[in-house]
Amino acid sequence: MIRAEGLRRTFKAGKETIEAVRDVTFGVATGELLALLGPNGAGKSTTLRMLTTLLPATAGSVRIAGFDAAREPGRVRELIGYVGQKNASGENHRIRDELVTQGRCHGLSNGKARRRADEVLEILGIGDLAARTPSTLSGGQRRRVDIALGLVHNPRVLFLDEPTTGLDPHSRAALWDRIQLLRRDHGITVLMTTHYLDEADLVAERIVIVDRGRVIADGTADALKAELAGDRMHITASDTGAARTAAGLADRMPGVSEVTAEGRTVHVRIADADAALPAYLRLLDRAALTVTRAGVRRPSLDDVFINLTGRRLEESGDAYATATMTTATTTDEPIGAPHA
Ligand SMILES: Nc1ncnc2c1ncn2[C@@H]1O[C@H](COP(=O)(O)OP(=O)(O)OP(=O)(O)O)[C@@H](O)[C@H]1O
Repeated sequence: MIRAEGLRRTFKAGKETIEAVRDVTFGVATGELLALLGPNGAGKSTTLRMLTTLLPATAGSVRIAGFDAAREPGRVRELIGYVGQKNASGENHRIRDELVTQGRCHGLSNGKARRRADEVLEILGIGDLAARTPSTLSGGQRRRVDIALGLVHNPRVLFLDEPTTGLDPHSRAALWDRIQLLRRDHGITVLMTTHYLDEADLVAERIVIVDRGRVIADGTADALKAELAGDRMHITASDTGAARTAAGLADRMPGVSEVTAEGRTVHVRIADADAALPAYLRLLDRAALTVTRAGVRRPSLDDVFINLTGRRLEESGDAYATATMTTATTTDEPIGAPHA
């Protein structure tokens, strides 16, 4: 449904040339939910803006349902909905009026625009907010209104730029329930950017990790974690000497890719740690080593990112969470808004 091929985008800032997106290639299948994950400044929003025809690419191509975004932007815009980082609705317009106006801008008759407004209010579970103005809504309610605005023209693909940034966990979960319903009942394809690792892990069928303008990983959360991070087991020995001996024994176990000893604790990266830990403990017991603690840790997407880049993704994400709530962007309207 979505195909980005060798996408590049540079910006001029004074004498400096900023390579925001250097080489981005990926596809999204019909009905799939893909998360574009990456730290602050990785090029996620710039990629999204190129995919949604809001920004021309310096090089490369975008196809949506077979239509080329550069040659047929009008056709692409008919097929997609875009929800930017900032709230899209006017502060003092009633929600339903705003949706009807949006429908009229898409060429719907008055009656059809009203019916469609009621439909999207129902889809997003915000029918009771129809007569309210955005200025009276909570953050989570406003995000649902934004998504409703992006759905008025019945798009087949929905692009969501940081849809849950700034929302509390309850509002995030409620919003995701709605998006999943939308996918189940309407078969819509969703591409979202996020810096919430847990969210990408939980809701996305596939994750594309971008860093410094390049795709550095592409796969399901499980596959990325298994291939690029691996399980970990750890034991705490009675003293540092015993820990060193335990580390030496771990090194010889099959499936081990990394062993580190820190004081009395030994960390072992190993395939299928659940099965490996009992075998390791038997080995330590035979060597008459006393173990005071033992455990297994599943890798996180952060482990994947650290393995790929040597940096933590979550730290930059936290800093970014504050930034996005206070920074205005220029492309916040759903595609198809009168001035989009
Ligand atoms: N209009 C612009 N002019 C100059 N530089 C830009 C412009 N837009 C983006 N950039 C730069 O391009 C790089 C990628 O920015 P982009 O907004 O795509 O990153 P991002 O991954 O979406 O980051 P964030 O998570 O902070 O939104 C950054 O270095 C940014 O400063």
